[in-house]
Amino acid sequence: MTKEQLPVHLPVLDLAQPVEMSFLSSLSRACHEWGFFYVTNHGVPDDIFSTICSLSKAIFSLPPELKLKLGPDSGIKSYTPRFIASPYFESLLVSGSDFYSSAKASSDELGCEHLSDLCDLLQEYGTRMTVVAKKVIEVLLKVLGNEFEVKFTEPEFSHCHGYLRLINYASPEMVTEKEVEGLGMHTDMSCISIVCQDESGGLQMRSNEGNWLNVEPRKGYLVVNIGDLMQAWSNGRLRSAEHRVVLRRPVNRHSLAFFWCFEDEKVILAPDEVVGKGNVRLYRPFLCCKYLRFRESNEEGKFEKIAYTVNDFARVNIQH
Ligand SMILES: O=C(O)CCC(=O)C(=O)O
Ligand SMILES: [Fe+2]
Repeated sequence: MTKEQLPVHLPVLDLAQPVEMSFLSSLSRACHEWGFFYVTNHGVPDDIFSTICSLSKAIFSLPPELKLKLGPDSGIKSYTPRFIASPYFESLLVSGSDFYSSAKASSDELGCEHLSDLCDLLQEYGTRMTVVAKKVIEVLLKVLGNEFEVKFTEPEFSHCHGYLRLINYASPEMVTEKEVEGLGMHTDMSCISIVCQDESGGLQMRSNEGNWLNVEPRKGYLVVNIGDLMQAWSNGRLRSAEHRVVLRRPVNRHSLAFFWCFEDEKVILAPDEVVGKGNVRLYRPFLCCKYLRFRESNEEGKFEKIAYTVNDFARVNIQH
């Protein structure tokens, strides 16, 4: 497997414009090949991400033993400390749709009652992301053709829910190699994920040939990647991309990821029309929460090397 860095031009979905047919075909190619694209005119104010990151320092800079009150072994379970995903990665989970209350429960537990501005902003960010995610899902259904956005948005996607993960990557102290892995290769368990990374960059997607390509941060743009649930629901027509985060410079990196997921009790099964006449159904039907549990049980303690995806869980006739 080679690891060269190549520039790649991902399409940009402009949410303020009607979607043109010519754009749909380039989006379709990107979703099939990469599972990544950008979105712009998304309605999320430019400075909200940086303000959330700077306010969240009040939490991430607390002593480790205090942060452990939030998990992973406490009742709240919103905090992932370092040395689970990687030596650099720590994160705080904020559940929707009441993002405010979820964030407030964590900050109160830590004795940071003064962080109500952060909680307000997370509520605003989560609410706006929810709107973006719904629009993006409609566009993805359009990509699949046959007016599926009219047919399937409501019956299949109306009970989706979102959650946020605020991530703080510690600065690699002594970078002797060119780069270090801040978050190892994985696929997301979501339908789609929408990521905002700071200007230090480092998010990378993996090509089918095993090359790592940078997904550069671009001002005013959010990054969308397709997750495992959408890959299964679309019978593999939309690719859940393998991705990772590398830390290149001795800086503290921040990102904010929004995950849009099916409800726990949903049975995920690609509709016959999505599979298409004459095509093989690639995934057996499965209960969403069972897949999430499968991933969690396999990831425990070894998040840095995530070997399991929905292909291991539900793909029929796996070809090696
Ligand atoms: O930090 C990032 O840019 C991406 C994080 C990510 O891939 C994840 O949390 O699943
Ligand atoms: Fe991810």
